[in-house]
Amino acid sequence: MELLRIENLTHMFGGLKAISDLHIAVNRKTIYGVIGANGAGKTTLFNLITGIYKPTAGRIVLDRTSLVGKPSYEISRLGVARTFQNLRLFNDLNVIENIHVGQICHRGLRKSKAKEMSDKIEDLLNLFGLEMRANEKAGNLPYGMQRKLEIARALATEPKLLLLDEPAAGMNPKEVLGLVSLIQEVKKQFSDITIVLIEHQMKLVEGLCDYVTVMNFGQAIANGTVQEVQSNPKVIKAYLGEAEVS
Ligand SMILES: Nc1ncnc2c1ncn2[C@@H]1O[C@H](COP(=O)(O)OP(=O)(O)OP(=O)(O)O)[C@@H](O)[C@H]1O
Repeated sequence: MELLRIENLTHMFGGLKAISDLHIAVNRKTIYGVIGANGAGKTTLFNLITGIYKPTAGRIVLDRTSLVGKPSYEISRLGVARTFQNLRLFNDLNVIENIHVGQICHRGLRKSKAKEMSDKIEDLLNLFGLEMRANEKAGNLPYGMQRKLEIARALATEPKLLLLDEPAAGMNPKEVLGLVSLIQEVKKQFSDITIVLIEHQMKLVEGLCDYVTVMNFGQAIANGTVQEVQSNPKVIKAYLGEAEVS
């Protein structure tokens, strides 16, 4: 049932405890939300899962394999893909090339698979509504499309676990609703995928997440469904604000 298990995770930046004794268990094929105020430790958590940082203490286990100490490329090959809060596309490559980089990371350059790979790129272009922009440089796309392209590139690595860091950042309410439908469609088409997302926009969290962890100063202060955590007094005090839940 469980895909990702995080136990006793702690991470220090010098004297600052960015993550403090964190426990999270993410079941397969679910969408799991990580929410919390600025500086709560959410992006640090993604950086620890993806091997950008090595934790000060604790365990991160994907499918019974420990990720701690493994380099990022190996963690990617084990099935973890991510997007970034601040977009990190290859701006001078076009849309197809950006997606192709994701495929190469996963499978390498294989001539025998060229047709299969280009079919998959086409499927991703259609799913993300990028087919008309396929040959455009990523850096020239409108912001919302750049965000979608990052998700498409991550999916091209055929991940078991997709980590989305504030996928709705900078989007207007209509775009957020579009993104909710899109992520639901991703979930339908990639039926084995498990998604963990960091988000500030409660509309997106409410619309998508089966389960959430609320973080505050590096600690998990509540776990549960969105409804459960919204009525948790610690969460109300630390993050949501009383007005939002009344
Ligand atoms: N590379 C770093 N060096 C030193 N301190 C860092 C570093 N990265 C993050 N921090 C600090 O660690 C804490 C957690 O930061 P983090 O970026 O994980 O929070 P966050 O929950 O993702 O916040 P936001 O919602 O603003 O992205 C913050 O106090 C931040 O200033």
